Amino acid sequence: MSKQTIVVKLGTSVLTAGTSKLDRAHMVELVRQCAALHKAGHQVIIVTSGAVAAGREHLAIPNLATTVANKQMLAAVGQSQLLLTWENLFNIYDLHVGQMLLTRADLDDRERFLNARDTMRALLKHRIIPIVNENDAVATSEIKVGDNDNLSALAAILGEANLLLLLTDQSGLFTADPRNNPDAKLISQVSEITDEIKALAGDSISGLGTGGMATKLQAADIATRAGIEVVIAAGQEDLVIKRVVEGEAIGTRFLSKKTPLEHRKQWILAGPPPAGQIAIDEGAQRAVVEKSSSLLPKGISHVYGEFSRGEVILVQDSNSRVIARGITRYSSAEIQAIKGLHSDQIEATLGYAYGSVAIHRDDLVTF
Ligand SMILES: Nc1ncnc2c1ncn2[C@@H]1O[C@H](COP(=O)(O)OP(=O)(O)O)[C@@H](O)[C@H]1O
Ligand SMILES: N[C@@H](CCC(=O)OP(=O)(O)O)C(=O)O
Repeated sequence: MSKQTIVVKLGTSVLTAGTSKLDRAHMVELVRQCAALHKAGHQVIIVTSGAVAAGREHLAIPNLATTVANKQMLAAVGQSQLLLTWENLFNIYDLHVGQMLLTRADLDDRERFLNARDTMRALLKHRIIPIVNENDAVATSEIKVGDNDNLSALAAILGEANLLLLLTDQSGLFTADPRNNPDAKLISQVSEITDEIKALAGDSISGLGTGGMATKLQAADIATRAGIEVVIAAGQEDLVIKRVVEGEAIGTRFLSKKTPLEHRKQWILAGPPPAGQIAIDEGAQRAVVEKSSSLLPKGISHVYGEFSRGEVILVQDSNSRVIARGITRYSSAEIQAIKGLHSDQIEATLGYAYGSVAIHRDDLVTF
């Protein structure tokens, strides 16, 4: 088997086995499998949840109020406990770990994204296991990725991974949430993440995890577009990491796109939060989606929110469905003034022009 880079995302549900404590016995077993893959020449990146759970366990403060500050305090205490646990376990196999605590803000401009990618590359080059989590102790909701599923897709892009393995408390994606639908069936393979597939995914109802299946599908969508295969499987399954890497049909496998987006477009898709939104007409939609053309001001019908030139915005069709994401060459106020106009009228209208297109095709990712 060729050497692969594998991101293993471990949800709180796996790391605590549904209890209020870290399940260290199980973590030992997961590390054993990762160490074996590493020894065989593969690269392993761990995306670990469980900081808040570990903080709660360590401090054991009865009746702690659920304020944001207290949750951040639990994350601050728990993250060091969590890292210490991973470090001790990987040390058994003479492996070093390196902590990368990220927030959306660390990835939202291309420079910072590339900087984080350099760190990831350096860790992998030196055969150190990156241990990634969100920087929960300081991240406010505005700058958060918000869930570790999406964070793991970003980590997979940063690490230029081949495989993203999302380990959770269910055997994969079911036709409905198996917690309240005993007849739900496991879907073993997904070749296209359609709206119908997305509609199957519910939120987390255990109270342990964040986002449930919905965020796992968002992560799968981002990663597969970047050419990374994704598997959702049960963390409790015997030898699950090894078996997935060996290609066994276990859990739900999401096939990666044959032609992955180029690196910069992967970042546009996954990195920055959108600053605003525009709506386009049907002619523009055809040009952008079917002919991969740039978006001209002529096809823009509405502008929503305030954004600056150079920010990432969402593009919706006339039915309010988001169909693309791209970097705008004009601010919201400028687009308001030039929407519906021919490109040769831009300069006369604004008194200046930054070119004939609102979003260049090189800066545009369609869905
Ligand atoms: N269609 C579905 N198939 C499987 N699980 C689902 C589905 N819809 C919702 N879920 C829920 O998603 C949960 C897993 O997500 P979550 O609780 O966030 O775990 P984790 O901590 O592993 O991220 C499952 O326990 C399940 O209740
Ligand atoms: N960053 C948080 C986990 C957030 C999260 O997405 O949790 P999960 O859904 O269990 O993967 C923590 O370490 O507690």
